[in-house]
Amino acid sequence: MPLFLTMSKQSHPLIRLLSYLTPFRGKVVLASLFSVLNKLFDLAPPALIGAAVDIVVQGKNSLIGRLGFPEPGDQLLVLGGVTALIWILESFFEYLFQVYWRNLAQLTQDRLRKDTYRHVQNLELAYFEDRSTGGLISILGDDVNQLERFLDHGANDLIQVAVTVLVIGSLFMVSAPEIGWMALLPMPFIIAGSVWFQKKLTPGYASVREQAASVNGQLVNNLGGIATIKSFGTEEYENRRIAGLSEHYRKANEGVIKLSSAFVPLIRMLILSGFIGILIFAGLKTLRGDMEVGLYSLLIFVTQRLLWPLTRLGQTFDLFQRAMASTRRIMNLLDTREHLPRGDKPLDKYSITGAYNLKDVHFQYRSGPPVLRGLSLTIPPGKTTGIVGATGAGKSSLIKLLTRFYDVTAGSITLDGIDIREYRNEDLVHAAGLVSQDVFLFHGSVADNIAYGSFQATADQIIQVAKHAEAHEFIRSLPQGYETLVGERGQKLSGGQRQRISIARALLKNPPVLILDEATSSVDNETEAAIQRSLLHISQGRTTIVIAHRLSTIRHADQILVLDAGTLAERGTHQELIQAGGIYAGLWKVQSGLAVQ
Ligand SMILES: Nc1ncnc2c1ncn2[C@@H]1O[C@H](COP(=O)(O)OP(=O)(O)OP(=O)(O)O)[C@@H](O)[C@H]1O
Repeated sequence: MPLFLTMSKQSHPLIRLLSYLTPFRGKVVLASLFSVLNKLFDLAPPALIGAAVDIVVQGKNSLIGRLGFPEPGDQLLVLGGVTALIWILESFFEYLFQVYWRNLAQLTQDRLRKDTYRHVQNLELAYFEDRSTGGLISILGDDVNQLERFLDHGANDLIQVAVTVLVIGSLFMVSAPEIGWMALLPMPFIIAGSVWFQKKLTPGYASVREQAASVNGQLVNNLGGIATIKSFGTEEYENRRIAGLSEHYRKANEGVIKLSSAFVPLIRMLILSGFIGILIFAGLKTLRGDMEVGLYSLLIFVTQRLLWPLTRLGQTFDLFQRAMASTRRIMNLLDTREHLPRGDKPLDKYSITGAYNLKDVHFQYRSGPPVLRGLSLTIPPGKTTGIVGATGAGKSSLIKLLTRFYDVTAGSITLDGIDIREYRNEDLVHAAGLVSQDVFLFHGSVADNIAYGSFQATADQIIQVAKHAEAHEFIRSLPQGYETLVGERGQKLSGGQRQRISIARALLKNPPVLILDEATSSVDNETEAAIQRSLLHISQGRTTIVIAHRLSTIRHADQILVLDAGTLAERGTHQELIQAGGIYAGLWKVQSGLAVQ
């Protein structure tokens, strides 16, 4: 189980983010070591400048001179060699820490992205119906990517600032304790200021991320519905809608930009006070002859080196705040616990008969009135059951209950005598093949789409099911046959072609239960006849449930159930229902042209 799941939901997002780094502990230690080493070598140049001044001012008495190089010319050569070595090592460790931290950022991001996607994918369908796809995409995409920017630089910056403060602070305290405190004085104020800014920025960045998600949501929606926009000529309306959301996003950023941009200039003022203090007081001391010129120049440079990186703390905190706003959103998503209780009873798809029994089933969605009210019915195994009823009667909802996309609100549904809630979810999925109203094809070839979910299928098996679904002929006539790309959502194919590919896909699964929800809703008579022919063939020996508005599709079903406002109004064969003269008979008259509409 990923570590974050065991952590308290109240944990700071940073702690939870760090938990993603735990598997890479070794790499984190090395990366930190490289950051420290790079900083140590990076802090050396002021000492080298101090040594150079020392050589030219003190000559034979310089520090390097006392180390056994009496000639100032030799001393300069030694200093040159040491300088070259230090710079080479600094560059080398810079390369290493960059590589390590940036790869760690990628590893963390990669793990977080995969975990979040896996988690989201397991949430129940109802969750997605209440949310915008764009909002989720913005969390899985933007928010996860946002972390990279912080992890690339943030950790290294914090380590290097700490090393700087420690090394230079110690240097001051050892070499000039009476003025060293001046350089250190601004630090508590800088840290307090950073914390204050951080608090102020938190709500701002949270709102920025929310607005970003709204814009994304609308963009995804609009691009998905581009054909509708064009056909209704609503381009201007949509331009205004996107412009409005984009404006909100810009405004949310505006406040944050004002605040975060003020940080560095304010910190600089604090730094200035420390710098001027050292400049004047250490200068006076040097003039009095109480301090070496070399040490004075070293202290001036070093003060600069001590305080200047602190301005970067502003950027680091800024990145940190953005990253935390994103982390909170990701963690909220990971904390979502919306899935149906999982059953653990195995269900062998090769041994089930496919008999469904509904007992006093009530169902309603989270929002809205009851959809099914006390539905009791039997779907016999190995037979074809047609389900008809007015639009909104609850037919598709019934299918969603049979496939356990949702659970009943009350009552029970059994499959082969056992409540479907007891079965393992994945077994239930394998037991039923669903051809739904909205066929979804993935970008890829026709063959890929038929084999979706049955990835081991051979080319022969794919062709075989395509023949059964009456799809083989049209697929062969496509430019690249089975290898033709279908376009995003299968938009390069007609509605009827998509339907038949979807039937072939369900058949390849070879499920004991086949459910077709309005499989003939968007096809012409010829295609309907083709689908019907294939239905006769493929329904042999398996429980087949067919929802149809066109009664001709289910005319030959073994039983027909007529739903009316969430209840079972009629039940029988086509002949029986015609003779009964009820709802079905009325619909049949209208559809077969026997009655005036
Ligand atoms: N996800 C949902 N959330 C809330 N209400 C829903 C949801 N899906 C469907 N409904 C409502 O449930 C009722 C039954 O819908 P359902 O799709 O089951 O009807 P149907 O008989 O299949 O209709 P159609 O023949 O038009 O497909 C409708 O009133 C519909 O508005």
